[in-house]
Amino acid sequence: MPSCFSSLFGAAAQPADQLREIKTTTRLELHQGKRINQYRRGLKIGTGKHGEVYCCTNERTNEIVAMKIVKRSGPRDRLRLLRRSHQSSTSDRLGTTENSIRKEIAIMKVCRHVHLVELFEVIDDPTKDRICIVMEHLSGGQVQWADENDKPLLFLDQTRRIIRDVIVGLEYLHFHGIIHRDIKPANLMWSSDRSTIKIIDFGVSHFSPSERMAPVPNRNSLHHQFKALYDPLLFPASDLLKRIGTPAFLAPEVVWFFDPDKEASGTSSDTLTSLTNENVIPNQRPPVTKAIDIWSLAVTFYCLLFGRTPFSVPPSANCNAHHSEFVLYNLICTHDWDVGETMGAEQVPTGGRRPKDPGHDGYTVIHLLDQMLQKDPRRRPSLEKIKKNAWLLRDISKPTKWLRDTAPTPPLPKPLSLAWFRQLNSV
Ligand SMILES: Nc1ncnc2c1ncn2[C@@H]1O[C@H](COP(=O)(O)OP(=O)(O)OP(=O)(O)O)[C@@H](O)[C@H]1O
Repeated sequence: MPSCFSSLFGAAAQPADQLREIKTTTRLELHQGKRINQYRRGLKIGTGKHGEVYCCTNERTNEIVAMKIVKRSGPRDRLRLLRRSHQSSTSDRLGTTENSIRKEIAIMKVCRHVHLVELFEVIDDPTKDRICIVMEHLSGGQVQWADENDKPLLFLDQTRRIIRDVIVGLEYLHFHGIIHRDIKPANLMWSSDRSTIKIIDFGVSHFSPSERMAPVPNRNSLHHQFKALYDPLLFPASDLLKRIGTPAFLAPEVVWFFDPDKEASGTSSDTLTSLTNENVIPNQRPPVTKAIDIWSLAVTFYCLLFGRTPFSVPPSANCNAHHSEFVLYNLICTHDWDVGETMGAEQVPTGGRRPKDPGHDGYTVIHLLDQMLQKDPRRRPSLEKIKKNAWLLRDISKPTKWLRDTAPTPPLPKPLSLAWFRQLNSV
C-alpha cells in the first residue's frame, strides 16, 4: 500500500496498519431530528450542490466529525427520470445525485492520504432516502485567499506550503488514476491544527484506468476495494467530456467548443471580437486527461498569489449569465492572462508577465504558472516535475529526501553494487 505522508516540513510515512477501518452501516436511525445513529448533530458547516455538511459529535467516542448528508435523488433527478420513457435501469441513474455520492464514496474508500480528507463511515440504509458520509472534521476551515478588495491575503511562504500540500495529495490521486476535476481554493481545507491542507469534495472526480500509474491491485492486495473503481457504469469514459467543475477553474480542453462561424469569418459576436486575441480555438478537442487538474491547480495558485482569478469576464462585457459563461470559456481557450506588479500579501515584485531576471522570485513563479497554464494539455508539466521547482522546494531542508518520501511510488531498490557481487563471490 502506498504510504500516507505527514506533512509540510518533512514527510513521515504512516504505516498501513495504523489506518482506521472504514465502517459501512446499513441502518440509519434518526432520533428527533437531532441524532443520526450515534452522531449528535451540531451546526451546519457547509452546503454544496450535493448535500449539506454538519458538525457532529460521536456520542460513543466524543469525537467531533463532519457528516455530509445527501438525498438519494434531488428534484432535478426526478425530472430527468420522468422525461425517460423506458423503465429506469442502472445506466439511467448515471448522473443522479446518488450516483455522484457513490462515486465520491468509492474514491474516498480507497484514497488514504494525509492531504486528502479521511472517510470514517458510510451510513447507507436502503430504506431511507439519505446517505450519510462521516469524515474527519477539518475545523481549520477553507483556504481564504482574497480580501474584500480582491487583494491577496496570503504571504508567499503560506501559498508555497498550501500548493505543495495540494501537489502531494493530487499526485497520489493521479497515481491511482483519479482525476479530481474540481480543484479550487474552496475545496482545500485546513486540518484542525492548521498545519496541513487537505483536498475535499470528490463528487465530480473521475477514475480513469488508462491514467493509472500504480500497479493494478490483485485480489489479495490491501487495495482490493479498487475493484469498485473499475465499474464502467460508475465511471463511464464519456463522463470526462462533460463540462463539470467550477467555470473559472476549468481547463481549455474541458470548456472546448468549436465555433465554425469564427473559423470562417474570424469573428462570431461583437462581445467576443473585443475580447479575443489572435489565439484560436483548435478545431479538434485536445485530450481530456489528468492535465485538467494541473490547470485548475495553476488557477488556484494564481488566486492565492494575486487575490483574483486569471480569467474573468469584464463588467464591460455586459452580458447575461449564460452568455457570460460562454465569454469566460472563450477567454480561457484563447486569451493570455496578465499579472499584477506584485504578488502575495507582502507585495513582492513579479517583473510583469514576462520577467527577465532569473535571479528573482517573480521569474520562477511566473515561469511555473506559464508552464502549468499551457492551453495545450500535452505541454503542461506533470506533478512530479512541478514538485521539483526551486521556489516550491525553497524551505525544505532536505529536498531530495522530501521528493523521495512524498513520491506515491515505493522507492525502487538500489541497483546491486559491484562490491556486493564481489562479496558474494568470495564466500
Ligand atoms: N470534512 C469537512 N470538514 C469541515 N467542513 C467540511 C468538510 N467537508 C465539507 N465541508 C464544508 O462543506 C462544504 C460543502 O462540502 P462539499 O464541497 O463536499 O459538498 P458538495 O455538495 O460536493 O459541494 P459542491 O457544490 O462544491 O460540489 C465545503 O465547502 C466545506 O465548507
